[in-house]
Amino acid sequence: MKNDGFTFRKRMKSFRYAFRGIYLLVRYEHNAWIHCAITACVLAAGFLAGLSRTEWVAICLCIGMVFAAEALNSSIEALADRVSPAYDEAIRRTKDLAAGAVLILAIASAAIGLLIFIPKLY
Ligand SMILES: Nc1ncnc2c1ncn2[C@@H]1O[C@H](COP(=O)(O)OP(=O)(O)OP(=O)(O)O)[C@@H](O)[C@H]1O
Repeated sequence: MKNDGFTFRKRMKSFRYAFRGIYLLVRYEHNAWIHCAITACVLAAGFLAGLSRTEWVAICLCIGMVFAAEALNSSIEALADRVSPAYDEAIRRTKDLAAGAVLILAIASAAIGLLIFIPKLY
């Protein structure tokens, strides 16, 4: 896109587009529904367990990173479907790598969640 100067109005518009991206993610992406359900459970458990400020920072980072990765994965999938609806080995690799990125963050987040919550059970 051409760079034709900074205006507050244009910045507001790009915020609107970004919020639309979040809406699309939460409205249409089934994996994001699972993330939402897990997020709700983690937030409820966090309030019940009385997490410390640092623990909340870790939880917020995990939630944010997983949602952001899912949004990027969904955008890559959408672009890939547009570029090549037919079977294509490069598309397969691209989609699998993007999905792998989400999984890596989900596993790391689950590990962090366990490290935070398991000691609270005792
Ligand atoms: N055009 C294609 N060419 C080759 N392989 C593909 C293609 N489209 C999808 N795949 C393979 O199928 C898998 C699932 O792709 P799909 O687009 O259905 O994502 P998905 O599993 O539905 O993801 P999500 O659940 O996030 O929507 C990909 O990870 C890839 O391995």
